[in-house]
Amino acid sequence: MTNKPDRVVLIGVAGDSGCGKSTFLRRLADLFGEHMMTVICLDDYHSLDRKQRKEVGVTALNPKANNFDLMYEQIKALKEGKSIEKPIYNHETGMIDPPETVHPNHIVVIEGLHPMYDERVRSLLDFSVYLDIDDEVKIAWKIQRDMAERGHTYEDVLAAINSRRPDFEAYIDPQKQYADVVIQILPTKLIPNDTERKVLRVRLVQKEGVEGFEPAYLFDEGSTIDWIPCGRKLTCSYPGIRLFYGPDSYYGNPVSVLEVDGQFDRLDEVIYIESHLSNLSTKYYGELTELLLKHREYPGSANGSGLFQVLVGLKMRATYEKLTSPDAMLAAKAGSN
Ligand SMILES: Nc1ncnc2c1ncn2[C@@H]1O[C@H](COP(=O)(O)OP(=O)(O)OP(=O)(O)O)[C@@H](O)[C@H]1O
Ligand SMILES: O=C(CO)[C@H](O)[C@H](O)COP(=O)(O)O
Repeated sequence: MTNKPDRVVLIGVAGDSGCGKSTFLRRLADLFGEHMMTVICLDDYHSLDRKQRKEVGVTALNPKANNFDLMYEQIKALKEGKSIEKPIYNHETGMIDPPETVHPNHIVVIEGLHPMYDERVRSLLDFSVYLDIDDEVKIAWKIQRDMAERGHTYEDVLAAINSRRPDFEAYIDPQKQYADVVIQILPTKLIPNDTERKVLRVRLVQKEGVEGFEPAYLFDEGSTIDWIPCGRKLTCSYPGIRLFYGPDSYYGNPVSVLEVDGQFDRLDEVIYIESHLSNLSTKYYGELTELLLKHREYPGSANGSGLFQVLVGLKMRATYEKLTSPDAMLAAKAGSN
């Protein structure tokens, strides 16, 4: 059992299967410490098991296959500091197993397909991220993983992605409008007609005006900047690296966007880029690069996806520290009296 927190901070991590959620969560555990954080996989709220979904003809992405009432009640209870009896969806058998007890913790992360789908659950979130992987990249990653590790054929993988697409577009993708930050992973623009999908263009879309969240910026807040950092301080082999920063609009909301296109040759040199970024929520100079270097073996460490996953983790830590500061706790107590 974890030590009882005075304030449970709730974080949402949304994305399709195979979009890098596990990698992101491992990075978060580094920042918070495993004992401080409890992760709830929202697949556990599937109300129809695999066989039933087949009979009814719905995918797991469809709200009809999920129990949002129970999800809301249980996440709310955890936020209020109460333990829950959470169901378990067993991915090996495709069945729903007997429930397990989950106690509240300092940080509760809800991750999966629908953390921001239900308005009631969404309103409980203190910070949220949506991992938005371009279709072409998603196919490349899934093919690489499912063929190498799960024995699927190329045709199986493609058929699985295609069969999920309508429900993905209807129920999963729209959630990105509600996220505080979106990490978009796109094909590179540095290699004309690239089909390998090894080099990626990664964009961090940061919502403006979110209380307690200060978007990170490059050089000069609010400006538009195009930067090629390759040269004396950053080793770049073909096709190089390009950074972009600027304001934009996303689902009608003002956002600021940071973008990294290309691959880092030497991870230790990311410190050069870090030193030109501001509002990183680091505790000391070089912390972002240090965190990246700590797990250079994680997928995406050598490109913008690793960099932005670490940066979003730092923003989540800043949110946690703000919400649990003595002042915030006093204000919350006064508000509830
Ligand atoms: N940033 C990245 N760069 C390159 N490949 C990546 C990246 N993130 C994830 N991948 C690839 O995608 C695969 C799935 O990643 P991960 O297990 O983190 O996703 P997930 O969303 O947790 O998946 P699932 O829900 O299916 O368990 C990895 O094995 C890796 O091949
Ligand atoms: O999108 C998914 C989230 O992980 C899974 O496909 C969903 O949970 C159903 O699982 P399974 O395919 O094991 O029955």
